[in-house]
Amino acid sequence: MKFSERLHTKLQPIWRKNHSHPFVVEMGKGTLAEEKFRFFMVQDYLYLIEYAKLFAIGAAKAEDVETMGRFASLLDSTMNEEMALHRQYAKQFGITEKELEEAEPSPTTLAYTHYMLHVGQNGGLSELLAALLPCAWSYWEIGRELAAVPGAADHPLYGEWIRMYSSEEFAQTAQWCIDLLDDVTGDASELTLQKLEKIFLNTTRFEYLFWDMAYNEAMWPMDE
Ligand SMILES: Cc1ncc(CN)c(N)n1
Repeated sequence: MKFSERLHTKLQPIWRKNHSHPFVVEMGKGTLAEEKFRFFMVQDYLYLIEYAKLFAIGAAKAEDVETMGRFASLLDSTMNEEMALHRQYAKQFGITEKELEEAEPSPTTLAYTHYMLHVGQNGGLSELLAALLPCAWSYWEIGRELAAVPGAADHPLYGEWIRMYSSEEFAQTAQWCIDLLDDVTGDASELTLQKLEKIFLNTTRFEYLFWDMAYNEAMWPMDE
């Protein structure tokens, strides 16, 4: 069994909870409160600034030129395509790019991005991929599931988001990360696979926390 299949099977219970989080479900139904989506967009922009750095680290850790080039193009598409979607939504919400970049990260955004970057900087390529994969893979799956909801992809606010994450281009990104993780773990020991599983589990859990943080618009409770 490929390592990605093992991960996907084993973590289905959490994966399902992520996909059935009210934020995701309400986006599909078009009933999600606009302020929650606005909050998500700003935090997700801050998240993506840090997430994109993982691709730069991946390029530095790549062992061949083709993989290095692929990481470089993922860095480019995250910054200039995925984040362009956020900049476009921000404009619609009357938020300038400067305000977007200078927004305050929530505790969950800080914890998630710092964990991923810690793993990416201190581990090898397989640790880095295990950390970033739930991000690419779960959004791809969520995008596809929401696109299958009648009318969801045409929603005036959430349709654009659904179309981006259910696109063929985004699917290719996720698939490339899955294939590379399978490749680099081909002859890994059971002990190594268990360590990687833990990293994948942690960022899968962070994905849930991120939806929850956005749904509750949760910043620092002691500041309120
Ligand atoms: C929190 C989070 N996770 C995943 C993705 C998809 N790149 C995202 N934009 N934001």
